[in-house]
Amino acid sequence: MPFLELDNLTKQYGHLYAVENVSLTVEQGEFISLLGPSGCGKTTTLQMIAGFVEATAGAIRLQGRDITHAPANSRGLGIVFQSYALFPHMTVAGNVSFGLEMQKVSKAERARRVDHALTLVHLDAYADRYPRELSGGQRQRVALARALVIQPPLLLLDEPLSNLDAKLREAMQFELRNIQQQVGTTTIMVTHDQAEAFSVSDRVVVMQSGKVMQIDTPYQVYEHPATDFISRFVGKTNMIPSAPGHPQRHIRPEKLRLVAAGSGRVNATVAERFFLGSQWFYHLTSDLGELTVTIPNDGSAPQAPGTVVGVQWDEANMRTLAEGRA
Ligand SMILES: Nc1ncnc2c1ncn2[C@@H]1O[C@H](COP(=O)(O)OP(=O)(O)OP(=O)(O)O)[C@@H](O)[C@H]1O
Repeated sequence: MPFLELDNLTKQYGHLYAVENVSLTVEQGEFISLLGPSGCGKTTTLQMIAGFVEATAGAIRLQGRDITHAPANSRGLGIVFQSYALFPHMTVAGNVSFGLEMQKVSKAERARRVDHALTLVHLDAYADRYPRELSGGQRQRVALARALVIQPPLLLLDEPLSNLDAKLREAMQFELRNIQQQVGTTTIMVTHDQAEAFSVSDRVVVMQSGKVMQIDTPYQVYEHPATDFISRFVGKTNMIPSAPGHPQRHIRPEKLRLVAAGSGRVNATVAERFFLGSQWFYHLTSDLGELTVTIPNDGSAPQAPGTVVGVQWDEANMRTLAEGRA
């Protein structure tokens, strides 16, 4: 029996299918991300699991129990939403303790569990502060501690890091993954950020227009995207023309190498280059069309615009969109 099962879950608003026949099985302890562009139905799917939005059709089963129409507060889930604000008049400890008070947990047990949850998110020294005295990242960690302290069977995260600046966001991604691995709580996160989904998840559910397009490990989604749309949505790609009647071929920018003109598979001219710190990013023009190439900044001199170079790749890294599908 799967831990969580979405069975043809559907949400209709009038004629619009916000979510259409989404089916997914999640094992206990898994970290799953729902990834897709704005409006693809990620949040609506999560809200149906949380019980804040009523499904039009389909079923949600948690540990074998049908919770499709159960009231949100009876589901006992841990929830961290972007807009799920902390109580401003309560201390950090008070915020984390609140859910336990609602559950009538004894005072001693509450103190122990709050302490444990705050240690988990590295905020044990901040128990007596108020939310206004914390940074954005610290506040998000309080929200996470507040969700985890009730030991929910399922943790739901909706863009939990989107209010944080890029550096903090990256640090929190790793922290989120570490905390989830420590506590082992089955987690579903909504994000439109590919790097975020990849860095924390066991599996990624890619959605488009209310439908599931692919469910796979981050590696498989990146290396073997099921559709043209996914290949472009998760990172950049180069579409390589193929003979008429043959499937579309594509290759990732980091799988291309620049070599001396005449010694690659095709010659190309450097149109533009950008310095990204850890790598160089090139736009080239070639007989195959425009090519995008990323080269690690290993200290060697970059190619200047206007230079004619050769472009090389391993055929094993060339993908067709039908490839990798069972
Ligand atoms: N209450 C509502 N009434 C009518 N349409 C809605 C409602 N909520 C969502 N929708 C529509 O359903 C579709 C899916 O919305 P949803 O919020 O699930 O997308 P999302 O993938 O989470 O997008 P975002 O990343 O922008 O939050 C959108 O077209 C949206 O406009």
